[in-house]
Amino acid sequence: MADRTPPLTIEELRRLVDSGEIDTVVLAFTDMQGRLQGKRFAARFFLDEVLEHGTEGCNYLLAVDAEMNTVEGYAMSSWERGYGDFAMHGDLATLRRTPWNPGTALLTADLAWHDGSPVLASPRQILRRQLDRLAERGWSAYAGTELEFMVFRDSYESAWNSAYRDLTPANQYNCDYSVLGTGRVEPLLRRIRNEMGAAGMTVESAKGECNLGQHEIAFRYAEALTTCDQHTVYKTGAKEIAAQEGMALTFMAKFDEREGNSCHIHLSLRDAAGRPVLADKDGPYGMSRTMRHFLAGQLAALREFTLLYAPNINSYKRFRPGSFAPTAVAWGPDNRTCALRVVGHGPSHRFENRLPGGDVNPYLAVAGMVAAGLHGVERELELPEVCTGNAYRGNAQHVPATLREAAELWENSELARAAFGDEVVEHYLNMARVEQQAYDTAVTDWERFRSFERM
Ligand SMILES: NC(=O)CC[C@H](N)C(=O)O
Repeated sequence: MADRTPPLTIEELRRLVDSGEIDTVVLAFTDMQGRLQGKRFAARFFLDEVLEHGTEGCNYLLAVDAEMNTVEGYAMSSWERGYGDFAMHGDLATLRRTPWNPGTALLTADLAWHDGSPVLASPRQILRRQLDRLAERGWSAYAGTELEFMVFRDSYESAWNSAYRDLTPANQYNCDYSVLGTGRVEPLLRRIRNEMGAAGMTVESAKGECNLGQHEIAFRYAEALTTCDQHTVYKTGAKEIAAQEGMALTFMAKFDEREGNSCHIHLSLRDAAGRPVLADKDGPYGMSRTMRHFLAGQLAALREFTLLYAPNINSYKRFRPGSFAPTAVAWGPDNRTCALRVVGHGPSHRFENRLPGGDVNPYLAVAGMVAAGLHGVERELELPEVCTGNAYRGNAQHVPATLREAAELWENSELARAAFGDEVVEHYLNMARVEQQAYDTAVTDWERFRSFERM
């Protein structure tokens, strides 16, 4: 794999622990919902015991719903199986300081069963498997994830207590590219940028977005696994920093009826010599033959893999005409109305998947994009017609409109079963069913306002 130099080496950690500068080490993995789950260790104990042997966690962490309820339907984790443990083993290439938690370092973990075999349903493992398939061709994937978020001048607790009503957005107007708009939130944004930099990420910029108090911080692309690791640390850290500043920020895909929070994912490939695989200056729109097949694979698999890009009920509310979120299964050069946008010049030539929202699990989404691309390459799929106009109008296929539709497409996808295996397909199908059931049984404000007096 490409550059796996950790932001913090184990020797540096030992030194910082000896000098008392670091006293705590977090060991955490990413769960199905994309959240960091793990433990905080006394740094000395971590170095003496956990570094070599790992630690255990209840295997229900890959089988609970968003609220941590135990639910039915998971083969690998249940009351019947006794809800035992799996092991977390830190990947030393991910060791970093997290300055928003003073005296703390963080290590991202892979999951293994007691016999040492990998936990197949673990998102990081799912991505690893697809990256291994690329490596068989001598290719590695580079990815960038572009998370948008909305900031409020309320604490998380007061926002929760007021049922998320009457919150004060950090900007009370559309602040897209507004230097004043970002300036008004700069004490928070600057802390996030600088502290993510100190945690080993390469920050590029911050800009305002269209919704009230909506912003985006851009990070430099990196090898795909590294990008996903950084993404999860960044999301956690940004929320922690906001909380420390007495504010709240959300990555939820659609907070209100205005623009949602996207997480566009950019992907490119390099060969073993580090040369770009997708670019060809003489090809159509600068695309190599491989890129044409890879992109055709994205389109062919897009509807079946939408569950990986849009995992929640709320994710689907973004897909509205004229919202800058896609509705059409279409591709186009620098076309923001399409689900797939071809961007970049020369060696930076790549494509952007515009489906994912801020609630996406990046490991699953990038795994889906790699699997879809390989499908296109293996079958030498040809690209459908380019879309250079308004993809919100026209007769392209629609992206799934609901979680229910996406789950059905996923369940019946031979492609998903071939690429990820039945165990993974069933596991994430169950996750979708659990979420759908929870939603189907909930009675919402919207219904009360429509029905209470008038029906
Ligand atoms: N920068 C943009 O293109 C806006 C994206 C839009 N916020 C979305 O949810 O997709």
